[in-house]
Amino acid sequence: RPMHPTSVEGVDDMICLGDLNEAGLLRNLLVRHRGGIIYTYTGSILMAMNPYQLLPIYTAEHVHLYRNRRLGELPPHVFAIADSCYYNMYRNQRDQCCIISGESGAGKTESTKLILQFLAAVSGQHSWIEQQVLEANPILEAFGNAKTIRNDNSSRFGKYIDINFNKAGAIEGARVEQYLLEKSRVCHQMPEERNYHIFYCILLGMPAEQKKILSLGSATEYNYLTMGNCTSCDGRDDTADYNHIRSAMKILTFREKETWEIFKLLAALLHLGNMNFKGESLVLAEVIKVLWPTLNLGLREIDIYCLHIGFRKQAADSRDAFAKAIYGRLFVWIVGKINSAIYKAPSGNDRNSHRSIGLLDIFGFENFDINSFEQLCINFANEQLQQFFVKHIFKQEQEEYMLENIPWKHMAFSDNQCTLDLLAIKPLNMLALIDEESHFPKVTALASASQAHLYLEEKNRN
Ligand SMILES: Nc1ncnc2c1ncn2[C@@H]1O[C@H](COP(=O)(O)OP(=O)(O)OP(=O)(O)O)[C@@H](O)[C@H]1O
Repeated sequence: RPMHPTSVEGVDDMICLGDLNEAGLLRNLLVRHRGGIIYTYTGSILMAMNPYQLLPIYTAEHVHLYRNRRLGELPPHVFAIADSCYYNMYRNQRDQCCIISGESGAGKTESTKLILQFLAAVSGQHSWIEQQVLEANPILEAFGNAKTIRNDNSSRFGKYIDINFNKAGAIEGARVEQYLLEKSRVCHQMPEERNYHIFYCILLGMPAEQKKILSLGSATEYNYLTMGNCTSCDGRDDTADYNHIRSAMKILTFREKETWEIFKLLAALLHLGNMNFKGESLVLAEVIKVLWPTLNLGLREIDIYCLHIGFRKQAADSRDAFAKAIYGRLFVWIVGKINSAIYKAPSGNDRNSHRSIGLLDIFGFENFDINSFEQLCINFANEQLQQFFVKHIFKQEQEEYMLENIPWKHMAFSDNQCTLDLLAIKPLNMLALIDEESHFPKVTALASASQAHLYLEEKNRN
């Protein structure tokens, strides 16, 4: 069938495409991407294709250009979406939310940062709080991002940033919520992947005398940093990042003592990962020898004794579980600390004078050769977002057409509701089964899997 004329050159808004099918949509994106145009609309949805290069389209002039324009008036751009959010929030006094979704490496975090940058620029105060909100990012990325095979700076947690504005439209504060940090990365990485950036940054950036106090060497010396056989990352400067993180932490009011305690904990984790277990007694002895006095961790003997469990394999497992728990709590603490600097709760009677724009940036779909429980959770969160999209774009829209008796050819779309039901919605679902199994002592992944398998068989029989 001949190509529709709109598909030859491509269109700014896919709604205008004559070939409104998958091939037509993909061709439109391809034609534009080849021409260096990375943004395309589908109505009020912006599709962004990762250019993997710095394009000169995020300058102060661009911010100015997209200010106070209607969506569609200018070529598609992430700033246009940000402006539309800001306009609706400010003029219509309605809270807004921007959902950023896509596969890992698609460019979600970069887009979130660009929206933040635009909002900070148009709210126009150049205030301390604006700077604090922007500087929260390098800290979150240091502790929550890592190099993966898909993305050198992959967010390994989900985040929701709620930015609060006062009546005059100026940023007044923000609050970060974090979801499901991938803790397993602290102890294990896949080939060509790294642990969280912060470990490599302290090993390269920290002054020698401080490293000496913490008995730290170079990244290649630590089991927890070498599982993926990759300690450096092209295009990342861990030393420069260390300095940036340190200054960001100062801006976010981390006290020197707090920062030092954090680094001490990170050092403790690295030492912990290097412990080898030959017999039972070594576990306790080594922990005390390496961690307790050297790092002055403030652990009591009883806390340390908890590590002393069973034989070699069990001891290694409990060591890893301990390391993951420490890192997980540290991350939550850091997010809390950031919020204590940037969040100012609106007072009761003042509630109506505050508006907010929320930015949701969660980890993208992942599909590896071997997928862990964390991938299941990540993909479940993405399926949930997809359902939100399906509901708003197809279901609710079609219902409205029918309610108003508007002639409408029913559109077929793939609804992922049954996947969600199976995973977590139905009373007896996969996640509930895994949860139940994990209450039993010494449960294995295999036992959970076979339980889930039985459930599926039962379901198929019925
Ligand atoms: N608009 C852009 N301009 C230039 N480079 C970009 C842009 N968007 C993304 N990139 C590049 O792609 C990389 C990956 O993008 P990003 O980290 O935003 O992906 P992501 O979707 O958040 O991935 P993940 O789900 O793994 O966190 C960035 O580090 C950057 O190098």
